[in-house]
Amino acid sequence: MVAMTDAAKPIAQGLKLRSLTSADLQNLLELDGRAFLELPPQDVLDQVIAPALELDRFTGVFDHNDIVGAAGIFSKSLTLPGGVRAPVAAVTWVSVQPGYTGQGILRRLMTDQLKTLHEKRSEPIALLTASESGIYGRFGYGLASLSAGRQIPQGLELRSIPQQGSVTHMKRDAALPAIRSLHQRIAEQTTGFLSRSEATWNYLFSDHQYFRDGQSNLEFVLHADGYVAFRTKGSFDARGPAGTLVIIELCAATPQAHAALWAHLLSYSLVREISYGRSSLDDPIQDLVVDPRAIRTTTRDHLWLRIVDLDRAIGLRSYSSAARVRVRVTDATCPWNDGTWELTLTAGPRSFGASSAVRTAKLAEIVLDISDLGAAFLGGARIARLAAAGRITGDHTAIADLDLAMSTASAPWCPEGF
Ligand SMILES: CC(=O)SCCNC(=O)CCNC(=O)[C@H](O)C(C)(C)COP(=O)(O)OP(=O)(O)OC[C@H]1O[C@@H](n2cnc3c(N)ncnc32)[C@H](O)[C@@H]1OP(=O)(O)O
Repeated sequence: MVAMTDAAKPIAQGLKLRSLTSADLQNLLELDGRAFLELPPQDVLDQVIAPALELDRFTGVFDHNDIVGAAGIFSKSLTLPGGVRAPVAAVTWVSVQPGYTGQGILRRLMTDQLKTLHEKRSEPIALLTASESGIYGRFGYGLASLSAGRQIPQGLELRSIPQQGSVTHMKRDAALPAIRSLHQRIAEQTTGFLSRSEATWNYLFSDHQYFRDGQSNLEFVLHADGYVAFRTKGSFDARGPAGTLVIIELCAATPQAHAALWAHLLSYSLVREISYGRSSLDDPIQDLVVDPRAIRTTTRDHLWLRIVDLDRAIGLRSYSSAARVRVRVTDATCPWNDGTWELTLTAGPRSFGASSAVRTAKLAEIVLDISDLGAAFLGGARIARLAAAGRITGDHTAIADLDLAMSTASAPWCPEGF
């Protein structure tokens, strides 16, 4: 039971931080339920949610024995430009007890988490999906990828793609192993994809009633080179059939698989609209339809990326062109990154590990914040665009060199939240 506090009282100094253990699990679940305004049923917590948590990577903030704040990490790997998969700390379950907000608990959790990653030389990159997009920039996270929500009217005409191949409906238990191996294959070629533990797969594709939101069971349709998971909901109104088909995830390794899966989805009768909440910004559906204006697209922030250790992170990805630039990096949360660095960026498929960030006493050509490098790290934000916004300043040629080196051929995409 958490005591209510006097809202005016500065409590943050008296609070203690410590790692969580399995004994804290139920209190953590309840804290999170209060902070996110929704506590799932106990069987969902026990069977679907709790198994995915790595409790030993959670830190709690305690007022005496009561947990009043927490933040955790999932140990994942992330596909970086060039196709290498690097370990990342996927930050999650950040919550502060109502009544304790506005007193610096989140700041303490974020600072402690980054310092621990640095001191233990664990993942050099942290990543999160945010409940609100205004929170994490101040801690050095940069907006690294967007997701595109699409509303697609049923029956939209597709351009013809020869030899699409066939698709098959499968039940969940039979579909999941095939989907997992397809996901693995697509992850190797898509910047922004995250590894998934067994428990994460169970959570993302749980068919518990709680996740259905009045819709059907999960449907799985597979192609040799792709899959789609979706739910449907039938309804009628004065205009006639008004059913919806909600795509949970659609991944395709080839244009044929992509077209075949879409052709299948667009063939459902009684559906008025297909809704796809978290598609890639570069999903070729917009080029596959004859009438692209019929698709309504809204974008929103998705991955926020934090470079924990600049010198350990810079060599993990490959670059589009070679560049050597001196950058003055500001980093208010992680002072070990703050200062002037010479970045030597190497291009080409076998260039992993060949790029470096080395401290220099020479004058910088470019001034930027660590969050700007985080935003550009997956190729999602262009250095030139951040400069046009006034976030990055300095020598125009150096900015153009860095812009080109960090750019990528396609937008990063992460199909899940966490
Ligand atoms: C990765 C994830 O898990 S995202 C999920 C985040 N959690 C939630 O949304 C659950 C509901 N909300 C909460 O639990 C809390 O309100 C939190 C975690 C968002 C904030 O916790 P608090 O302890 O109140 O934050 P704290 O007092 O440490 O504030 C730190 C800074 O963040 C800012 N901040 C806090 N909340 C917000 C917000 N919702 N939007 C924008 N800025 C915010 C503060 O103004 C402060 O800024 P400053 O230090 O630059 O002046």
